[in-house]
Amino acid sequence: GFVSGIKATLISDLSEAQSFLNDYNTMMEVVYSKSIKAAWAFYTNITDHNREVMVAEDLYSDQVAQQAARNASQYNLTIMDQTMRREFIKIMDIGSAAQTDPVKQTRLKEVLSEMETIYSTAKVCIGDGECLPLEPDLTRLFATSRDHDVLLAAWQGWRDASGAKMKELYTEFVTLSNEALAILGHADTGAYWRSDYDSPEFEEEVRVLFEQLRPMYEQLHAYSRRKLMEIYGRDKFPESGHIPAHLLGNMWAQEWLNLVDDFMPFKGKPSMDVTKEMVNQGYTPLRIFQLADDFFGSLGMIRMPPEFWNGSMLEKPTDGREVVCHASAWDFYNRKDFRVQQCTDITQSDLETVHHEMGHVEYFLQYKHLPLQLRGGANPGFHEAVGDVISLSVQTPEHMKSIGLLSTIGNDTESDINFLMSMALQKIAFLPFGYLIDQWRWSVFRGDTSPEEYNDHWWDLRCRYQGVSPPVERSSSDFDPGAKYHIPANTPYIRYFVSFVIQFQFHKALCNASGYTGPLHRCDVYNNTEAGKVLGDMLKLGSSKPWTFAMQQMTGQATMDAQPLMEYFEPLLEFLRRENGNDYGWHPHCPTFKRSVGDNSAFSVLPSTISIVATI
Ligand SMILES: C[C@H](N[C@H](C(=O)O)[C@@H]1CCCN1C(=O)[C@@H](N)CC(=O)O)C(=O)N1CCC[C@H]1C(=O)O
Ligand SMILES: [Zn+2]
Repeated sequence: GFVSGIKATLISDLSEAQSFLNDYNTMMEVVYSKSIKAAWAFYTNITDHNREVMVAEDLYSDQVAQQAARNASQYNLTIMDQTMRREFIKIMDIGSAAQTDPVKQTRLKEVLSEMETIYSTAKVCIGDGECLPLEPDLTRLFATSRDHDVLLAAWQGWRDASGAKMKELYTEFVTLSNEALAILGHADTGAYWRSDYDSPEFEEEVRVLFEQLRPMYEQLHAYSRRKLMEIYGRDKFPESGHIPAHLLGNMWAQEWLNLVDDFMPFKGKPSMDVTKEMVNQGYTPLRIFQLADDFFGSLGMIRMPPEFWNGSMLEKPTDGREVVCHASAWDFYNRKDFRVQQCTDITQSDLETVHHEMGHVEYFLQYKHLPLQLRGGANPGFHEAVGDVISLSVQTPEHMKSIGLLSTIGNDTESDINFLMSMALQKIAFLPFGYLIDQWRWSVFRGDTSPEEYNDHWWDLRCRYQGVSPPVERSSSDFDPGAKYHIPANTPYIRYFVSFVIQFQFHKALCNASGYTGPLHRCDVYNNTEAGKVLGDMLKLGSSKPWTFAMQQMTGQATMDAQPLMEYFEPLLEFLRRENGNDYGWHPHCPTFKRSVGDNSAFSVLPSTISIVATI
């Protein structure tokens, strides 16, 4: 019949299919590495010329990818083994490169590169005509200032200089991106992104994980709110229980490590913030990268190659050129060039980021032998977790002492709680933020949130899940999502929420493999090659197998599981529950701003009947 007739035209010769794959890999390594080199030139020197070259190279590689996808569709997948079929499916699923209308395809790339430029060159001009970039100036200001009004000016100024300037561009991007993906049959951009997790129930799976972890976050939020009230005065906080977004030591309130000294539960113990010690010891960006490289070497894993040290940009250039300072890791897909771009500052926060970025490069190195289409994380959350797992060992007091960044390690319970607090301010604080970004974006891509609602829906999610509210009234001309790198950069975000859960599963697996039997939060796998083998063997799989296979191989179970994260922080949760008693939670809706003249508190008082204990 007609259908079997079509089947007959499919190529059912496996050796032909294999030679197609060989030719594809040889060709696409050349095409992709050329396109990525053009992107690198733009990211490390933002000029109109470099942007035009990058767009042109990207258009070309899209066309080659389209042709390869058409050729791949001639082959009969039903006779292939799972891995070969996986490769063909990935070759055909080219994402937004599917757009064949050159005007629309060019416009999509121009809109994206324009938003990246706005974000990466945005500055906040304060009083005396001085204009501050995000890195290092505004980042340092948020880390060190406890001046409410200075923080408020920087918070509002950054949003005016970045997000507010790209609302129309983002609206146009959403339409162009959804159109391109519809060509491949994807319902919308969010559906395409979620397909990386091989599960139709993925949204539900992450919602369940978030609900499991929410009580722990509520306890940390309550403790933090009380500590901040001591610093800024209760009148700066709305009756609704929210924490104003500019007071958490970070431009997006996404992690609160900079407040560790203010939040330390037991004073009189050594500070957990090693930034000062790093500066005192004359740390340089290069030395921080060498420290991370040494850890991978100690596990028997692959050290950074010469091309990494020669090609990377490890600190902000001083020759006046504009660069993308948001740190990133680069695979040039030629099995030779692997780089990091980072405007590294000498802080503990950047010590973490260096490990995070080098974790990506370690993954690149471990799977570089695989065919091009299988050089990816088992799922995107895996890629985000690698460096963070190493960092969980590096940050232990024992390891910090062994590298000379901590003088004494208290083994008493109080010091242990202090250490757990410093980890919670990075890992627990992040969870609702990691969860809500793509709740917002998925709803935008599927059309549930219109451009008029962009900003209101963003703050609804921030108030509901993060218990963080805007310190000043927002208007519909604001576009606060655009003030966070991953929105203009169009990088999915749920991968970080997944990573913050699974990295504790990985940490537990490595600690078990190393024979460690103590409490999970004090485990340091440095120098342990058994742990290195377990991690390396998982990384070598790349995306050649379903992520559940990689998870099973490494941890003995095939699912994401919040239990290791809960186990790690169990001692702190007890402390927080004792400290907080009934004083925790916030109203799910944002506080409203009173318009009446002369009232001293900018927030209205919600009807007392509404309990502020968080409602699920
Ligand atoms: C600092 C880090 N920069 C990202 C990352 O490293 O993931 C960069 C920018 C976007 C993607 N990216 C890459 O480097 C990819 N090429 C990696 C890959 O190959 O998949 C980042 O954004 N982080 C770290 C913790 C939370 C989050 C944040 O800071 O909000
Ligand atoms: Zn990452």
